[in-house]
Amino acid sequence: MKPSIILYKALPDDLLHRLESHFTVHRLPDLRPETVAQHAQIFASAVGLLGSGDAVDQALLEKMPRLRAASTISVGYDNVDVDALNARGVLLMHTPTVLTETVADTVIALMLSAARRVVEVAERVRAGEWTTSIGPDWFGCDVHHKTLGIVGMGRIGLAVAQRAHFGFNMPILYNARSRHPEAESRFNARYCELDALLQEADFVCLILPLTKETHRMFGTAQFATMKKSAIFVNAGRGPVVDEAALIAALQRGEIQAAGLDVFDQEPLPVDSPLLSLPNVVAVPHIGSATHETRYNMAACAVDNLIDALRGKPEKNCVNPQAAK
Ligand SMILES: NC(=O)C1=CN([C@@H]2O[C@H](COP(=O)(O)OP(=O)(O)OC[C@H]3O[C@@H](n4cnc5c(N)ncnc54)[C@H](O)[C@@H]3O)[C@@H](O)[C@H]2O)C=CC1
Ligand SMILES: O=C(O)C(=O)CO
Repeated sequence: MKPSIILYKALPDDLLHRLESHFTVHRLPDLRPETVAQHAQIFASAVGLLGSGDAVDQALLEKMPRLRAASTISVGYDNVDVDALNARGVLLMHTPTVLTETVADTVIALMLSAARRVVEVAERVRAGEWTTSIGPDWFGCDVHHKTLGIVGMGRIGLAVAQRAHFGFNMPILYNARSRHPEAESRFNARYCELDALLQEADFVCLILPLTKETHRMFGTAQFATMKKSAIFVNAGRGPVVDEAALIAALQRGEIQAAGLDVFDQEPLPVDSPLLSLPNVVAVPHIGSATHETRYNMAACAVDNLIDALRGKPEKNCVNPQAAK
């Protein structure tokens, strides 16, 4: 009999068939406690999990005594209790690299949209306000040659730096847990302490994972340190930012504008004050959301699960030390 796994995200047919050639696949809508209670037997017997977003925590693991590998269709894994997985010898697989370039494109799109007020002026055109040649109340600010501060110089940060350096002639500052020699040699990026970066940068782009250390790393003090003309972009995770402090900084004109892909609460509640600010471009966590990249992420996650359950988690494993 094939080993049993739980799939809790829709997959393209060809990938589903690939998975079914290795496993008995139980397709469930999510990993909520109600779903687990309703399908207790399936959870009790599954050796693998494949999906994204839902919490994979201690409570779930207690219902899955046979679990050997969890494969998330994402690079971020802040929804997963990795310590709990380690304690049970469960491997965690993720999808770095395949989405890097697409997310970097999204960051550039947010920088351009916020700086050139693309969404705001397009809405004014739709509303019939373009009745004569435009004046300064339609103008934005330049992106090219402005100073970019990247907070989180990892795979995606590096791809943003490449675009900014070659495409827009932007001097680049960065902050990360460690120096990034490639960013420094290829894109002339300069490592800075966070406060120095915030004081100097015209654009501040966050591409950080959500961890205990980065949780609420950006609040009132950080926004107050930025230039009044600064444009803030967050494409990492919402809870890295104190959203109330961001809203206050935008309302008071302490920073100029924001381009946001991620939020404290997703989906973003429709009554969020962010949505009534004209200087905010808010998009629904589309960082990796192209047809090509979402397919590649799903394919990567399928292969990751097959590799992990074959005992070959050489690539894309967050916790290889958990292997028994
Ligand atoms: N908006 C979206 O759709 C997407 C968001 N993401 C987010 O972007 C994150 C980064 O992805 P990658 O670049 O692939 O990860 P990565 O692991 O290659 O890079 C992470 C960077 O953050 C830095 N970092 C971590 N903790 C830090 C701290 N306390 N202070 C300063 N720097 C710190 C690291 O030093 C590293 O430079 C993911 O973890 C995920 O949360 C990723 C993909 C899509
Ligand atoms: O991969 C991730 O971490 C995302 O946020 C979605 O692509």
